[in-house]
This record gives sequence, structure tokens and C-alpha cells, in this order.
Amino acid sequence: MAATTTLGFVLPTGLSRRGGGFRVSLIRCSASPLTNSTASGLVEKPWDSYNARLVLEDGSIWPAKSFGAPGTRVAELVFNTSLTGYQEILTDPSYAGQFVLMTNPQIGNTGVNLDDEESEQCFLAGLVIRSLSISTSNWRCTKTLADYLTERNLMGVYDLDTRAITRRLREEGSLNGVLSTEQTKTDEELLQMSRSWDIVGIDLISDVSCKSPYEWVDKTDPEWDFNSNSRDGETYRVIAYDFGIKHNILRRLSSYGCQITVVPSTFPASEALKMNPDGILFSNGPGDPSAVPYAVETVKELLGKAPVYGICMGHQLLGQALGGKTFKMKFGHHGGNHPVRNNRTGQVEISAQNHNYAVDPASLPGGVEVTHVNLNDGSCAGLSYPVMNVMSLQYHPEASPGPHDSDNAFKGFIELMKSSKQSS
Ligand SMILES: NC(=O)CC[C@H](N)C(=O)O
Repeated sequence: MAATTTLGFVLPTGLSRRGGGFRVSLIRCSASPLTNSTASGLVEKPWDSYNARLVLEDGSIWPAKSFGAPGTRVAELVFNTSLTGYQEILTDPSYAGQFVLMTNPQIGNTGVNLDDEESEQCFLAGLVIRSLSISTSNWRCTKTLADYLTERNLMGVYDLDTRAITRRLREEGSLNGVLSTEQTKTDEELLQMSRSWDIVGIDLISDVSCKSPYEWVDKTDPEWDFNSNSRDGETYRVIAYDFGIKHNILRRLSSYGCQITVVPSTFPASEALKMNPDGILFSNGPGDPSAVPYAVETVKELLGKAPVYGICMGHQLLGQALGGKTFKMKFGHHGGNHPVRNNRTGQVEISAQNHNYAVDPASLPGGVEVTHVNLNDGSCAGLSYPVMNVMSLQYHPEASPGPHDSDNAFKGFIELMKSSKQSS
């Protein structure tokens, strides 16, 4: 059933997804352990580790070592190609319901610090890596990644063949899986658990959204700001719908001169309009955009009443509110190296992305323009509907983590609000 490759890991054979299901037999896939050695021998790892398993719905079992919290969790497994920025990834609420596998083989070398949090909590289900850095060294670091995960009761595993798993996800598409440190649970039980769970059709934004409105004032630290210093001093009143908002979206808006009120995902459109906003932001957020019709309704009620800007989940909600449809992609886009073409300027931006769903451009009514295209697969990466002052991006112009090429999109939103103010 299995053959050992020259790379030292056991390559499972006989697994295939046919006719929508898997022909499953459980297959153990092991990675050769990476050793950390010095001239004097093996270095003792400075974290507690115990045995764990990742069992995927296709029947593959990946023995691992745990460096975070113990337990058993079920989620959808996605791979992220960012080289670093793992702390921003851990605190991006859009990863709720997912395990994130980092393709960069070594993670943890810069530890964690309080400034790099993208939300108050880690909402993802667990972190999957090849190797945990044995040393933590950075001037901003306040604790190790292992301590951070354990304190936040978050599972983290290492010593898996993340390259083989990534290739499997690319070939088969997204897979559900179970991470477990519980030795009493059988492989079959974990497989059953992974196969009886589904992320599609579930409202995940209501778990991550704030519970009541609040004002946001923080800006990007001027020492680090690179783009918004040239703004004209005007201020704009913005309502930001929190579907799982990342702090850096708020910091960037604030640096561009926005006075922001963040509101929960269920905040009525009528209440938002009473606040007389210059613009409305629909944020990123986790899960299936077609599972939150109430949010699409809110967006519909606000269309045409003020300039709007959608980011990621916000873009998907706008796509639906304009009459379009969303669909689940094979394995999505997660990473800091996605080329996107701006159709209006012809310029290519290298962008930060995190999404598993996309808007189907063919489903959109006339007048809606596809402004950006993901050059890896030609999928829709941005929309505009000028008659209603709508703009949206499927990716993350705020970066965190990722390149800053797309920051000008915030300027675009400011210009949209400015021209709408001037014409009213
Ligand atoms: N980052 C996001 O907003 C993610 C959007 C949506 N949940 C998706 O996976 O496609």
C-alpha cells in the first residue's frame, strides 16, 4: 500500500477521490524527524511535546508532535504560503473553523509580541508546521510561540511532512481533518469525526464579530507608516461592519483620516444610516459567504446610501448583494505572494490573501466591473459598481502579514468618499 521515497517519507498510495467521495483505507504517513544537533549531540527542545495525530477525511494519518494545547479538534485544513507573519495569521478571525498549515518549513523563530495581534483572540482551530524553531530571537519578542499557543488553549503540531500534505490539498482540494493528542481515540473514530463535519453552510461570523459598537482610534505607528502621510487632512466618518475584522484594516483607515465606529455583524442598516456616515466598510470574516443571508440583506439596504468598501468576506457579501453568486474554490488562496492585476491600470500587485470562496463574475449583472484578477488562476479579485460608489477587494490591502503593494486601495476609498461628499 505504501512506498518509501528517496526523501525519507512514506508516500501513501491508493487514495483517490472518485465520484465525489473517497475510497478510504487508513494510511499512516510519516515524515523523517528533523534533528537539531550541535557538536556535542542533540539539543533538548525547550518545550513540552507529546504525540499527536492529524487524521484527514481521505483516510491519511499524519503522526506528529504537539507543542501547544492538548485535545481533539475538527476543522478544515488549509495551507498558507507566507514565509512569516504567523502571529498575524493566528489572530486573523477569518481562519475560524480552519487548521492552518504553514508551507515555510520552520516557524517560531521570532516568537510573539503584543503589537502584532490582528484581533483579541486566536479563532483558528490549530497550527500545523514542519519544524518549530529551537531558538526564539527578536527584539520585540515577549514569549515563545509554544507558550503562546498553550496559554491560549490552541493546538499546534510539528514534525509532519507539510510538503506532502500541501501537495495532497492541491490535488484533492480542501480536506477536513482532526488534530488529536488523545491516544485513547482510535484512528477510525477520528476519521469518522472528520467525515461527519462540514464548514460549508455554517454562519461563522456571528461567533467572531464584536457584540456592541465601539470607536476605533489607533493609527499605524508613524515610524512605520509609508503611504498615508501625504493625506490632505480631511476627516471621514466611517462605519465598519465587523464580520471578523483585522485590526490593521482599522489602523490603515484611521491613518488615512477616518473616524471609525465598528459595529457588530447584525447591526441594523437603519441604525447605521442614522449615524450619517461618509462611507461604510464591510470587513473580512470567516466561513461560507452564502451562509449569512442576513449580512447580505444589510449590505443591500446600505447600497447607494453611502460609498462602500468591501474586503474579502465584505467583497463576497457585496457580490451577492449586487445579484451575484459565490462558490467554494478548490483549495483557496492563503499567503503573502499572490499576484493580482489591476485591470484599470494594468499594474500587478503582490498581495496578501486568505479566502476559500470567490465571487463568480459570470453571475454578476451588467454594470458591475471586475477591477482586479488573481493571476494565478484568473479568479475575480476586485469589483466596482460606480453608480452606487461600490468598491471591493477579495484580498487583504492592509497586509499584516504581507506586502504593502495594495495599500493604495485605502486611498481609493478616501477618494470615493471625498467625491461623494463634494457632489452631495
Ligand atoms: N479573509 C476573509 O474574509 C475570508 C472570506 C471567506 N470566509 C473565505 O474563506 O473565502
